[in-house]
Amino acid sequence: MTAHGGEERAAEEVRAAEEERAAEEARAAEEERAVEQALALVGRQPQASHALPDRSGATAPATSPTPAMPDTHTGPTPSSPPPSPPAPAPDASVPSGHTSGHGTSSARHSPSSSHDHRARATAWAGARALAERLGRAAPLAAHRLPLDRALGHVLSEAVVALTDLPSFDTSAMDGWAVAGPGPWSVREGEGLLAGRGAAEPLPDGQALRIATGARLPADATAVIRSEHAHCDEAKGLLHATREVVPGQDIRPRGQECRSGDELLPVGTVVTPPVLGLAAAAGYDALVAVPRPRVDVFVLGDELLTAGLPRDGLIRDALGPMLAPWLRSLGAEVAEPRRLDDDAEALRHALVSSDADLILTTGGTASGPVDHVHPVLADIGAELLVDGVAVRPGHPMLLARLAEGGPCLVGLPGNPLAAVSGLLTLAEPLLRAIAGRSAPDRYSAPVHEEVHGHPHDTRLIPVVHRDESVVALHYNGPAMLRGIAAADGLAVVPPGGVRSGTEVEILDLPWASASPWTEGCFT
Ligand SMILES: Nc1nc2c(c(=O)[nH]1)N[C@H]1C(S)=C(S)[C@@H](COP(=O)(O)OP(=O)(O)OC[C@H]3O[C@@H](n4cnc5c(N)ncnc54)[C@H](O)[C@@H]3O)O[C@H]1N2
Ligand code: MOO
Repeated sequence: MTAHGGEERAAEEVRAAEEERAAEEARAAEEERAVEQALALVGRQPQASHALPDRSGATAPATSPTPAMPDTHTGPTPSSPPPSPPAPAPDASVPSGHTSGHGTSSARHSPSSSHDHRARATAWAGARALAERLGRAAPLAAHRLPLDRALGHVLSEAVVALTDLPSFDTSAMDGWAVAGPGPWSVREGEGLLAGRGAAEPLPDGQALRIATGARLPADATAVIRSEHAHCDEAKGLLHATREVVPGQDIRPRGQECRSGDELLPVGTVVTPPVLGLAAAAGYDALVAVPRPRVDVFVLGDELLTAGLPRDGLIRDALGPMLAPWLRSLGAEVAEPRRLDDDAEALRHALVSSDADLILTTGGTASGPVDHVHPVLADIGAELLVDGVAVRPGHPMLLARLAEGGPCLVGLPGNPLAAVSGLLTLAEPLLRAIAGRSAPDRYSAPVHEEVHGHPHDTRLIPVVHRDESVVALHYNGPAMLRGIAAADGLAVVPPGGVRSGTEVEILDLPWASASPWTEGCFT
């Protein structure tokens, strides 16, 4: 390359970086506005100390060389189903929750343009930030819980060692405690066992049998493993069969921690090893935020719970999926309840729930039996998010049922759209009310160009391959085939991304290395 060509490329890179920064700032400002607007609705000041999460790891809205195709099956191989034409702009036939949390069902049917809908929809990252802030503003109360009831809860008081660990100088091996250089004369007696009181000090030149975990006698200088010593019974002398290093196989008092050391910070999820450590450090109970209780109401007359689809009826794919998914997010979930498409049944279910968070599925759009909006209006709920600029899943919503009452996340009925709503609104909200910290954000380059929606963020199931991620086929809103094979969801900014562009990845709980993952499915 010529020097001139190199300069041009450098200038282009600087320009691209500046554009990226400007786009990022604009998005951050947009998110901040969305959050302020919604928090004002619930009568809370945005908390300056809670910085908005960084912008989506998705970088500048790269211009895709091909037309953006929302809700298509974007995939790298020719077996990918053909892309569908660009989706029509979303219609809006629900009231603006941002201007009236108490809309009537009639208001919801007023005609409005797709432009209105887009204007009302909250930006994807803003919606997540809002859900998280809402949760942080109303965290669940902490309780003192006995260890056997604390699993999966989140520490609201740090675990501080109540003792040195180990609390005494301990033998790490079965063998001999010795003092000074050998050979050693063997002290008579049964030796030292774990759990016994203090022994007499060990004078120089003496050895005493000792078990793993036993308290070391004062003045002992080393432990010799049984297999590394030879005892001459006749002479009552112990010989080491290899070099003895002072301090060997002794766990000195305070090796792991000193009394008063912080072992686990606030926000730690109580896992099985946390319980073990807390017990070792002297705790009988932990002060923790309980697991949020979630009710799931699955709406739809067309849903079957067993057997093959028939006569226009389909299997409920969301009940079986959402309960374990929510558990993997740390929630305590009641068996999902199926409700017919009946406004009164929904109203009754909502007002009689005592959960911390309610999830509904289906009924978010504007069909004749889509009752979520009118019922929310009817019970005076505050609509905080009414549509999110994300595909799939844009009709998702977030509401607060009553002053100080539980929140509701309305997931769209299309199964992948429901996943999108779960990760966009329910996950940050649950995490925040439970006092959990946000997972580290990370991004990865896309293996191939990914089409985007012209205005909205897209969430696309991906698998990691080498250093990049590959978008999976069968990622349409009604499909679960892609997500079932995925290990993450790529956050594709409006306009799509070129091959090699870094995009934020949302991990799926079972694909991450979280130590809590295993236990949370049970
Ligand atoms: N006029 C408009 N119609 C629709 C719009 C729109 O903007 N204007 N948005 C579409 C989008 S996007 C989605 S997503 C859905 C959201 O619909 P609802 O939340 O009202 O859900 P339903 O109508 O009840 O169901 C949609 C679809 O999903 C199937 N479904 C529902 N529940 C389940 C379940 N538990 N398991 C499996 N499948 C389920 C249901 O049979 C429908 O096929 O609205 C579009 N319409
Ligand atoms: O975008 Mo919907 O949310 O088609 O599934």
